[in-house]
Amino acid sequence: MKQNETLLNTRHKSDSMDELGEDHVSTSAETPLREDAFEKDDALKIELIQKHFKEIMLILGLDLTDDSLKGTPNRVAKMYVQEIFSGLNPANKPSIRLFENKYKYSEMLVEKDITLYSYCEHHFVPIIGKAHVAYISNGKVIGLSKINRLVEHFSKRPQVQERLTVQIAEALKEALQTEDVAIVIDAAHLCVSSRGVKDTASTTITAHYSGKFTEDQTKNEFLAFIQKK
Ligand SMILES: Nc1nc2c(ncn2[C@@H]2O[C@H](COP(=O)(O)OP(=O)(O)OP(=O)(O)O)[C@@H](O)[C@H]2O)c(=O)[nH]1
Ligand SMILES: [Zn+2]
Repeated sequence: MKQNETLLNTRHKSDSMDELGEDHVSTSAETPLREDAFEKDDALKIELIQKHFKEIMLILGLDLTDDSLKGTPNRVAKMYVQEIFSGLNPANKPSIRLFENKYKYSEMLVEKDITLYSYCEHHFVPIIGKAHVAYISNGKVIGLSKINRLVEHFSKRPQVQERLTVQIAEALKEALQTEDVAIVIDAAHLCVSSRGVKDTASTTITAHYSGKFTEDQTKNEFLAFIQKK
């Protein structure tokens, strides 16, 4: 299914909305970002997060003079900004070089079992799984690792799996200049397994098929490939 135009619009939240205490229902596949999301540089973000995380630890009653704990606010701040949420910043999106499909390869290419680490935006705990991605060349090809890198980039955000799936698919379509893209993500949510309902067995599967992958034969071939061990 082709994404509705409105899904692709960016929605930014401003301070005035904060003041009004308004709730906004997202109608976009974009990550909801504030207008000032990138006004602070990474160093300032780390400094501020460190300060606030220290407060959280103190409120929890932890003794921050302890050797093992005293570096934690800085470690968490650096991890958020430079590692696990670095995909919030579009400047960190991998650059993707297109090559001519000089091999005249016309079947689907499947990159399967891509390791995926993301973070649930409701609880900020990990989502761990695999992404399986396929495309059919429209005359251009990309380096295989760029598919893994795109998965990694969009995973490094607070996410819901549905949005992550669509964001990867849309980025791949844009990079490859084709609608013929498919993606399946199968992931375990630690917010489901380690807390709350504590179901350690269930996983969540999401999918996005577009272009030729909406046709049964092509879709089924992709699904058969990703089931092969
Ligand atoms: N649709 C969707 N829901 C998710 C995802 N990750 C986590 N959730 C769910 O988001 C919901 C958050 O809802 P709440 O009921 O406000 O949170 P909660 O009280 O902590 O819920 P419990 O997890 O049931 O204890 C939970 O049901 C989570 O399982 C995701 O990727 N997609
Ligand atoms: Zn969660």
